[in-house]
Amino acid sequence: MIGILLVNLGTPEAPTTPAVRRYLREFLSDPRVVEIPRILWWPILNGPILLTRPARSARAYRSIWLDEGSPLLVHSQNLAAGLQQQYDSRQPGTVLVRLAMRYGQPSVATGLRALRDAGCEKIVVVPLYPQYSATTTAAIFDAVSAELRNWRNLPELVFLRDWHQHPRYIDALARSVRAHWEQNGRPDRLLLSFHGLPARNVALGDPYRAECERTTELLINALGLQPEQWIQTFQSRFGPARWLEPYTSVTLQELGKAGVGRVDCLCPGFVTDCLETLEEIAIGGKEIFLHAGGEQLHYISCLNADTAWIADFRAILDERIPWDDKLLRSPAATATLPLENPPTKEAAP
Ligand SMILES: C=CC1=C(C)c2cc3[nH]c(cc4nc(cc5[nH]c(cc1n2)c(C)c5CCC(=O)O)C(CCC(=O)O)=C4C)c(C)c3C=C
Ligand SMILES: [Fe+2]
Ligand SMILES: [Fe+2]
Repeated sequence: MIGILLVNLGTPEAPTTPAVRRYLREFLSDPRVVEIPRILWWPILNGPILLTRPARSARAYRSIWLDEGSPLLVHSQNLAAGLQQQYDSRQPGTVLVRLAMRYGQPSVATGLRALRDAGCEKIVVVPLYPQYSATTTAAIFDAVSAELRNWRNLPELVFLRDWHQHPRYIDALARSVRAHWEQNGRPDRLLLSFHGLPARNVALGDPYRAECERTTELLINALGLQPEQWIQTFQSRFGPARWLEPYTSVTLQELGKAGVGRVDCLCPGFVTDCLETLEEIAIGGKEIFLHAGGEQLHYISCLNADTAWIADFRAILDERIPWDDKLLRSPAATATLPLENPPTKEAAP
């Protein structure tokens, strides 16, 4: 059996100050995320940041929290369940899908052990980030290797590094934009907002910005947009350092001031909606744009657990999964696979 471990960032267990503090402490203690030397960073993190930010972020989480929990977790769970369902209907008993979070629960270690205990000899780890960054993708790799250090019998392992230019991903994004435009008409500008990074990370070799730009280029071509019809920006700046520019918030302000009436926002660096898309863009970004003089901001949702997108996602994974004859030994699978040469009378028992 093949195990697929989908891994997303992680999210607080509740929209409360203590739960957000626990989450931020784990997340922001990872040297992959904040590269400042520990001796300098520790007092800043445990002083001003963890004293003030949790209450503010908890308020933001409360504005988007769903009955079932944090949007990031709920959408990721639905995506995992939808993917499992598609594999089950095609090849029952051959693929087991589990969800894990890099920070918080369910942990990467728990997910890997669940796949091993269910008998998976191959494990495909799939970070839910279309574009690679050391701060996100590599941080998941670290968690996988930390867990596997404790295993004697390693599985065959595939690590899906990125899928930022996969035609099925680009097509899924383009379809979601077109569907929005069919319902609501077209905007004056399409704004593509990606999560930001410190500019220094990119200067030191993180390929994230180049991968975002490639996603943008392919999507813009698929939609057939002219240069004056779109703009790419980076959001979620954290701390005083320079991050990738242009900043989403500054751009929305400028567009509003310049008399642009309607902006549609899409976040092609996020697979599932979360605090950064729902609160920062759909609520906060809209406020900024309208205050600056804009008329309408439409937020176009992430792909989340859309059925057609899950079929695309499965096709992306299928290309990377080392399918082989071992798979076919699963009795449930052989029962449903079409036979290339139907048994002749002689061969039949
Ligand atoms: C401090 C540095 C940060 C870096 C570097 C960073 C990179 C990065 N993050 C995502 C995706 C997500 N980030 C989310 C929340 C979030 N991000 C940071 C900081 C950095 N991110 C913080 C402090 C937070 C927490 C919320 C807050 O207090 O503002 C989320 C949403 C989580 C949720 O629960 O909904 C996602 C998703 C990417 C893709 C990325 C680099 C490419
Ligand atoms: Fe982030
Ligand atoms: Fe944010």
